[in-house]
Amino acid sequence: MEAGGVGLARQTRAAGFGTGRRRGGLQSPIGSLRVADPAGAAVAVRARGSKPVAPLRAKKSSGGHENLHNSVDEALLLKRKSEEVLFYLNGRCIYLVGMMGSGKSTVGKIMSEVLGYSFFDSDKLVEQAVGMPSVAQIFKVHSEAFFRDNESSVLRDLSSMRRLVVATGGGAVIRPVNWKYMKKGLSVWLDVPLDALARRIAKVGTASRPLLDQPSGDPYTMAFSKLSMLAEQRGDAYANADVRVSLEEIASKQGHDDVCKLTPTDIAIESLHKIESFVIEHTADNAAGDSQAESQVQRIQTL
Ligand SMILES: Nc1ncnc2c1ncn2[C@@H]1O[C@H](COP(=O)(O)OP(=O)(O)OP(=O)(O)O)[C@@H](O)[C@H]1O
Ligand SMILES: O=C(O)C1=C[C@@H](O)[C@@H](O)[C@H](O)C1
Ligand SMILES: [Mg+2]
Repeated sequence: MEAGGVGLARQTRAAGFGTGRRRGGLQSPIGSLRVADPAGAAVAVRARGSKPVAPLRAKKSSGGHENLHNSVDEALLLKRKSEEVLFYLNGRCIYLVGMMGSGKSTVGKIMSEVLGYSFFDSDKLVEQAVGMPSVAQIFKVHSEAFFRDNESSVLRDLSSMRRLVVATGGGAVIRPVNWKYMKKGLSVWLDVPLDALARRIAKVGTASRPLLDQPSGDPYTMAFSKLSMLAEQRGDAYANADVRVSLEEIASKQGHDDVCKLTPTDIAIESLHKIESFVIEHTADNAAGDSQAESQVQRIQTL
């Protein structure tokens, strides 16, 4: 399948993290300058006249003007963070991985908009490639294995492109070959507690998610028990991602007792922040980013 068939021309991938390399780290064209210390740990230094990008802070939950200010703050923070990250990304694609309902599509769209990247949902690309209106139907008429083969073809085609945010299917992580494709870009695991996933999924129903769909029973309980089973089967597969974005960690930093209080924008900001830290850290102590990705893939393949 040619993923370019959905409108994007195939592009040649430029190698590594070449642009902007300076002795001791990377020089960002905008506000902040980041350098790596001799031990390879990334430290942030502010360029003259620039304002620091504020860290995530505890939010007060009150209404009215304060909520409006919070959203404006969030939008500005998102914009500034995306400008910084764009430089470090150097056109590399972002792959979001995570369980069903973890917010890959929701957060991925926000990230693509703010980065000026194109957004693709690999489930949708498989539907288009197969010529069927839903993943549920592909599972029913063909099989899960047929779906997985097409999912791998889609990821292979996407891996030759640049400037994409890809929301992958929840099970894409289980095939080592898919990691070979995703490691051409940066992968981000949206780690959401199962209880929150089950609540989200119960709200919208399970009909579009064949692995969770049950003819009867309370939707929350059914979703929770199926998700727990899948999480156990998948073990550490999600942890192969370059970056882990834990909603529990963000909620705790912001002083929330429930991950459901986090907005998709909060999660997009944290994802960009983690991507930036990852790239800075790995550029500093590895001149050949591609060879590192290669060795990670080899490690995954031997698991
Ligand atoms: N931060 C959030 N807070 C509340 N609801 C959210 C949040 N993020 C996503 N959702 C809702 O949860 C549901 C699942 O989100 P989404 O479709 O983005 O997940 P997904 O990871 O793409 O799922 P799938 O793997 O099934 O495609 C949607 O109804 C979405 O609106
Ligand atoms: O977690 C999974 O295995 C799946 C997740 C969905 O995104 C779809 O890719 C499909 O329903 C399978
Ligand atoms: Mg999705």
